[in-house]
Amino acid sequence: MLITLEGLDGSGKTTVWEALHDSHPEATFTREPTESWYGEAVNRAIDDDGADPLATLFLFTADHADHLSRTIRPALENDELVISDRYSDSRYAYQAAALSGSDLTRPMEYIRGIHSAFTREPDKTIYIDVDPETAAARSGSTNQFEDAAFLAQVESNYERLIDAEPERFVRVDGTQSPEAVIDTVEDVVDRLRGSQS
Ligand SMILES: Nc1ncnc2c1ncn2[C@@H]1O[C@H](COP(=O)(O)OP(=O)(O)OP(=O)(O)O)[C@@H](O)[C@H]1O
Ligand SMILES: Cc1cn([C@H]2C[C@H](O)[C@@H](COP(=O)(O)O)O2)c(=O)[nH]c1=O
Repeated sequence: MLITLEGLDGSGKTTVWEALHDSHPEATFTREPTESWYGEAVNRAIDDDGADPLATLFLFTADHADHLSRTIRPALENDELVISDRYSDSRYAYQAAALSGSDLTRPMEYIRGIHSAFTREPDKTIYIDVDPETAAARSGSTNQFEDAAFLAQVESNYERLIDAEPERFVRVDGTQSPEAVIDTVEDVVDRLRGSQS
């Protein structure tokens, strides 16, 4: 089973993902951007305010392809629980926002189209919900994406994704205390595991 954690920068995904290591030591934990050289290239683009947004999309997508073939598919074939901190929805939400003023008329549909031929959809996606102002303040605005106005566009893209596939997403209130968010997510993961056996 593939469970992904999604949300704005600073929503608390990594805090939850780290806590899940203790409650679910049997799982395979992974993330995007990855730690491969593709992920290193992605991180260079994130840190370059002048990076071309279409080039950045393709770097993220290359990292995703490698992530799928090297980590995600082998673990799923081995019947493991896989928990990923960010995955394809991050591209649909962030790069669609980054490309909103470009020549692409429907950036989200374009990005989904690129992925559809090769990706593997998550079984469930836990969306940690915080408002863009909280997200920007918590993340410290250290890169081009961590800006409240940009994150407002990303948030509305996530809402489109949730509206399109409400059965795949579980929304968790990320403005609760870290302990409450972790407890809520652990309950969700336990329920999903229980419903599988
Ligand atoms: N529920 C919470 N309430 C208040 N602060 C939180 C909460 N969860 C996490 N934080 C704090 O917010 C900051 C960002 O948390 P975290 O790194 O987990 O977010 P993230 O969603 O993984 O961010 P990014 O996508 O930018 O990596 C950290 O300083 C963390 O301690
Ligand atoms: C996977 C992915 C990530 N991003 C953005 C979101 C963040 O600002 C950075 C790095 O992610 P992290 O969780 O803070 O480590 O990259 C993106 O724009 N598109 C993506 O596909």
